[in-house]
Amino acid sequence: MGTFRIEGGHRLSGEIYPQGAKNEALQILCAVLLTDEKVTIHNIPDILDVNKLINLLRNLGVKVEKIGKGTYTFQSDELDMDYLSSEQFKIDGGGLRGSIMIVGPLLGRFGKGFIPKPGGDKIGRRRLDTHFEGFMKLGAQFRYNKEDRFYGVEAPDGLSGGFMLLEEASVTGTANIVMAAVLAKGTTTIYNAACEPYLQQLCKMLNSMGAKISGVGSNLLTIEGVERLGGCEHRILPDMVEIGSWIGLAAMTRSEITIKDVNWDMLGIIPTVFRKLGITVEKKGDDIHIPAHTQGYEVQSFIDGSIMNISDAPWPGFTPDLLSIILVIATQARGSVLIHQKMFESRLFFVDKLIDMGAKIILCDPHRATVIGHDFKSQLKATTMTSPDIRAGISLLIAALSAKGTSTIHNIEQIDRGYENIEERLKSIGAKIERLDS
Ligand SMILES: CC(=O)N[C@H]1[C@@H](OP(=O)(O)OP(=O)(O)OC[C@H]2O[C@@H](n3ccc(=O)[nH]c3=O)[C@H](O)[C@@H]2O)O[C@H](CO)[C@@H](O)[C@@H]1O
Ligand SMILES: C=C(OP(=O)(O)O)C(=O)O
Repeated sequence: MGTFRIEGGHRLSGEIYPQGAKNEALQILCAVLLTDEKVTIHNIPDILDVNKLINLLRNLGVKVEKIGKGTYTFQSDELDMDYLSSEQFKIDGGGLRGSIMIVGPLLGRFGKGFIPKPGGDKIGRRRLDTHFEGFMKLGAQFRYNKEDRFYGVEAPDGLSGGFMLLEEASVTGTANIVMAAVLAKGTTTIYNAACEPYLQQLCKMLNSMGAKISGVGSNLLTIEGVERLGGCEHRILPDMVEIGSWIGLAAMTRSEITIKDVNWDMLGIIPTVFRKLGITVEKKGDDIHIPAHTQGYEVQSFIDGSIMNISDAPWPGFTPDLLSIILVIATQARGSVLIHQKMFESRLFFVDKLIDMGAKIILCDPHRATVIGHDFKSQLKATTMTSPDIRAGISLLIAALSAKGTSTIHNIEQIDRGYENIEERLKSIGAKIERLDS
């Protein structure tokens, strides 16, 4: 178990470049399975989850070549389908959430796809019904081995398009179904599709490979199946969750930070939500500039004067992956705010660590927490903590950087899942952070 030691209370300053988006990369990497031609991908983040998926693809027989920082080529022309019934596959596939998205492309191209119960954050129930119901609507047969917790879909005669209304706008579920449907016979219509920038990017990539997807960016996708897909070149967007994390870091440490090349047009409602906490988010070209909040920041209230409530929702709503960060920066705001995590039931439990540090938070139930901000009149106090999940981990790291004294965070592999070379990048803007050998 890795550990960070953090000396808090220092102002940071400078520029930080966001890495490529983790959750886009996981979709895009799975899409390389859809063609036997070479696919080149740029801006792949060097993070644990992505490296695990690249390793899985390699074990499946994909030819992987790193040709520069963040740039790889992939060629899936000689896959080893026996790997899918190996013990190694159970380990590789169970190691991250994103591995679930190999099923759609394998089903679409080879008529069968398998996956052990995928890993990822333990943040509540994470069911896969949407994925498999979608595959079944395309004509696949589904089986689930309860003992091994192993999922399988098969369509020996190929897939056929049709209409489907998803029960929920699942991000990885939509990506999986789209990747199966691009090679199905006829037209597939997916209503209540997720439409995150990750999905938009995936559809853009698939169209550049020869797929025929329309409605990209909306919740109604129409996919005309094609016989085969070819190679392409694709660049991954900057990570919007990382960008939000740096906005939170700047506010909480009252530092002046510029986040470079953020691709502002794809950030959706994210800047607006930070502004609701009173944080100044300035657009400078394609950069975000956060000035030093020397006078603190004040939570806005609704028009009718009622208490601010920040909650998550499927895109274009506010991503649940940034709510933990919103919660931590609210602990130093002027005013109170209700944080409502609607999607996941175990993502707010990390507040006990913040309470230990002196934050005023009432955990109302697993989904809701009321935060009464300190307005910097009282600094959080350093402590020792363990990172329960990726976004709680980064939130605790932000809290530690703002706190008085030296904190210790264990289980930082959770942070390494999604943040590239984080201590070096934080040191370059003045943070006092050290990785201790495990
Ligand atoms: C690898 C990856 O890309 N992971 C992301 C992906 O996970 P993932 O694709 O696994 O998440 P889903 O979109 O399937 O669902 C997330 C949760 O929200 C619930 N739900 C979802 C849609 C809906 O309309 N109503 C609803 O209640 C689901 O029941 C589930 O508990 O999307 C999540 C939601 O943005 C993010 O937190 C994860 O970081
Ligand atoms: C929950 C997340 O990741 P995963 O779905 O991979 O567990 C996340 O990125 O915040």
